[in-house]
Amino acid sequence: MARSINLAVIPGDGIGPEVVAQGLKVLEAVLPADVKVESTSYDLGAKRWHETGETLTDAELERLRGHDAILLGAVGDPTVPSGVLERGLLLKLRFAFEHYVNLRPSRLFPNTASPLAGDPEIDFVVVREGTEGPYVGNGGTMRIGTPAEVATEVSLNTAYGVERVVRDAFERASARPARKLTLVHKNNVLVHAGHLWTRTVERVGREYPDVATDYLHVDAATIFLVTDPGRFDVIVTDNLFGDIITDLAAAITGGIGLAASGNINPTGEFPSMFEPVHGSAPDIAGTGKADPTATVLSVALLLRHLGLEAEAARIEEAVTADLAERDATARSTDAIGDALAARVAG
Ligand SMILES: NC(=O)c1ccc[n+]([C@@H]2O[C@H](COP(=O)([O-])OP(=O)(O)OC[C@H]3O[C@@H](n4cnc5c(N)ncnc54)[C@H](O)[C@@H]3O)[C@@H](O)[C@H]2O)c1
Ligand SMILES: CC(C)[C@H](C(=O)O)[C@@H](O)C(=O)O
Ligand SMILES: [Mg+2]
Repeated sequence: MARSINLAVIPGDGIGPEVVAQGLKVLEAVLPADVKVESTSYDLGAKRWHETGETLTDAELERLRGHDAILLGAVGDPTVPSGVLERGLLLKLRFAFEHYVNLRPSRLFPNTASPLAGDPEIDFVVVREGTEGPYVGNGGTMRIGTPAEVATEVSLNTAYGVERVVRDAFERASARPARKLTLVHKNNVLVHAGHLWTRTVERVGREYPDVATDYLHVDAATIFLVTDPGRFDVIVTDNLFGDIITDLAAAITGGIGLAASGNINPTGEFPSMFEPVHGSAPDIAGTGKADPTATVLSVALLLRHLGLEAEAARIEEAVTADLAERDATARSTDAIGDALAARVAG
């Protein structure tokens, strides 16, 4: 049946536009003739902020709400005070559209180099809470700039917010062959939030007797991600711990240029948003060195979310094949995009 995807595209800053162009190229190439994509590009990010002082207006948020999904490159620029775009654009979207499942799969593709010794089997998914925790902006500064300055950044954890993401993680774990869920937190120190998370996992877990659960403090989790990554299947964790461990997860599975993510609103009330895990990489912007694979894999997550499973799988197969043939010869952003587009089309 013919259908069309009403896609919002936010290329953003730095390497964002470079990698998004490749993601769109592969998207166009993979779709069958009866599925059309109608893209609307939103010119948001550093340039816009310099010109107007705006990051994301309420009117734009309303327009974005009408799309089936959002593809985002990256935001953040050295000429803009740190946090302005990250909070005013990226987090505003995640919060407004209730992207409470920040889905970050980590797989070591065959023949892809990991800095870990041996040839570890790595195939886990991090379900990172996306709307609460220390990210909510619940803090402030007193006596700013003085020796007596005090700054707070209070983590917010609600029973409602924790339960909905924990339930999603259990659902994902029960659908995977290993059926294992690891809660990562720091409940030996952050006892208030940590115990809410622990009790919630225990309680919801009773409804999933076929899923084995365990618990790791986040510091110990960083050890095992390096020494024994094969022990992980589904990890559920709070917003900040999830941010940190998913950069580490990327590093052990071939690098940040391969790590994809989806900011999912599971109820479907709002559009979900797909983006590489990496940032705007100002150090390599404009050089053609950015690897667009993370964005292309994020397009696969987007297609799967929209029910186009066969097309999502074709992209992942193309990436697997491309990675298997990669050698030390560096290819440009564009060349990798062309190669992946050719594979999915052919
Ligand atoms: N989702 C997002 O939009 C997002 C995510 C992370 C950081 N940021 C922002 O991006 C800016 C830069 O942050 P950072 O330097 O901490 O993180 P970063 O992910 O942009 O870069 C970290 C390192 O990884 C490299 N790298 C990143 N993506 C790559 C790719 N596709 N191919 C090859 N190498 C790649 C960079 O060159 C850099 O050396 C900051 O403003 C930050 O706030 C945005
Ligand atoms: C830029 C920043 C707000 C963001 C986060 O911390 O979630 C980024 O690091 C990420 O991992 O997507
Ligand atoms: Mg991050």
